[in-house]
Amino acid sequence: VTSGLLIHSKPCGNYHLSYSSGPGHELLYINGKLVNKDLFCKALKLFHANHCFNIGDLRNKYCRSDHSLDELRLVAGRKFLWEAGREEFTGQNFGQKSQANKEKDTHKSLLTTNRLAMAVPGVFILCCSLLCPCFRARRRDTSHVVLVKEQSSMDSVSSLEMNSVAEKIPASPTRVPPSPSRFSISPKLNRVGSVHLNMNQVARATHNFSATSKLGEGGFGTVYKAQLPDGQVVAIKRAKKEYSETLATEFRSEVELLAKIEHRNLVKLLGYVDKGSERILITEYVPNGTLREHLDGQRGKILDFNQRLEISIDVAHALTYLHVYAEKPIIHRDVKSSNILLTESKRAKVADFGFAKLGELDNDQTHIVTKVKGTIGYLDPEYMRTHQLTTKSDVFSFGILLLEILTGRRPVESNRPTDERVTLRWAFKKYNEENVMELVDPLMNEAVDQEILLKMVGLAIHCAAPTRSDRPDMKVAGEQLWAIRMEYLRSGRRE
Ligand SMILES: Nc1ncnc2c1ncn2[C@@H]1O[C@H](COP(=O)(O)OP(=O)(O)OP(=O)(O)O)[C@@H](O)[C@H]1O
Repeated sequence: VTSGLLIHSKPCGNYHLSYSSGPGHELLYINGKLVNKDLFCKALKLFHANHCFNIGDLRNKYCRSDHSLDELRLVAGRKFLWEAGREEFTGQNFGQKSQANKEKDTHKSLLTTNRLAMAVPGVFILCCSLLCPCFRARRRDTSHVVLVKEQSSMDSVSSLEMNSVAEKIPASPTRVPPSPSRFSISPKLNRVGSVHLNMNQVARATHNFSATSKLGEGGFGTVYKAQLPDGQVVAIKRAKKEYSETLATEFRSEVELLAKIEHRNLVKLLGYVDKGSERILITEYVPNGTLREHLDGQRGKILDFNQRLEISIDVAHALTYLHVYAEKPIIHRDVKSSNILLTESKRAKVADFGFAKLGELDNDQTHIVTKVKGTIGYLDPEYMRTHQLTTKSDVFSFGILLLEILTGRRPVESNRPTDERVTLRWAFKKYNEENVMELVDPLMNEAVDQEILLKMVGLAIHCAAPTRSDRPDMKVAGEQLWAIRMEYLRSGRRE
């Protein structure tokens, strides 16, 4: 709130609606441009058609009647809305289309006569945004108070592209999967994010998928490091050649999910190529290797306890976001140390949504029945037994990951004595004996208070409870970790 102005922002794909209200006035923006109520209402309908977020209240406020929307949907379906929107405001107000388009009649519907009157609060807003970086820092959060948007990123994708993404991303995870042809609309490139490359450009950027560009290999395929012509460094993930329906499904699943996700602890999808037998994902490059490599001592200085707590909290935040704050609940399904990438400052980003599945849990539905997927050692036993997947399966894997972070050991270590082979079982025994000091990674040459260790191991065991109803929510686990870290910092036991 600034001088009575309350500014809200709602992102949907690369479009942004903002509105501010204060005593005696209301300002409506689409991608930073002032618009009238009609256009704003149309944009709301498009957002609604795209299942961007719950805009019921906004529609009630800014659209004359919801009947019009329902009628439109009944008569012509979602496509009509897209087309109406494209014609009416996208090419005009977003300033992305040809001059001819810009001169269409709808252009007149901008509040040109009101511009001057609105310019004053507009300048005020801009000034506030420049003076208060804290407001800008929160811009990406959905439904948060915000003053500006980054015009360039908003403008980089045309309405047509957004339309095609919307067509490709089915609205509900419970619907029948679309036929493969619907996912191959663009022969060269599907423009999900901000990086748009065709196959030749991808080949050039990876030096023809050379071994020197290779970062690693996983179940999905090979990952390469690449530098784009503009200097941006990205990771390029190329699906295994033998393209199968299973791989295709996994690819689409990953694209569908990643495209919608924006969180600092989740690896960002920047673009993808889906051509012939090639399936390629272009993601943010995370420069400091995997958590597993760090725990193995392959990445220089060993992680200290504080860094381990920070990483655990980062992962908890990422999973909480997927479970609670993403457009629909998302279950990662493959939480493990080799899927946690670290930044230069050793903060964590959760990667690899290849196994992930959208989980739409409505009031009557408490779980999704699915084939068991994941990695042995991290797999929720109740999910394995019943094939019922819930967010608590990720909580189980997170519990195992916490033990891994604390002990440095893998979930299963077959070369150890029998009673130490399964890390969870070994930790449980030590915890019951109040012998938790013995659990601490010997590489982490640091004395940590027993009470703090007891709490951390206790939380890990709680998360990895055999029955899902006994496990905490990811959000609660994150809050507990946060409290443990506070206690650790207060205890002054850092060396
Ligand atoms: N965005 C990225 N930035 C930097 N390195 C990455 C990135 N994504 C993957 N890597 C590297 O590539 C390797 C392979 O990643 P990938 O996700 O394909 O497989 P994985 O997670 O090891 O295995 P799995 O398929 O079982 O999940 C990783 O271990 C990591 O070293």
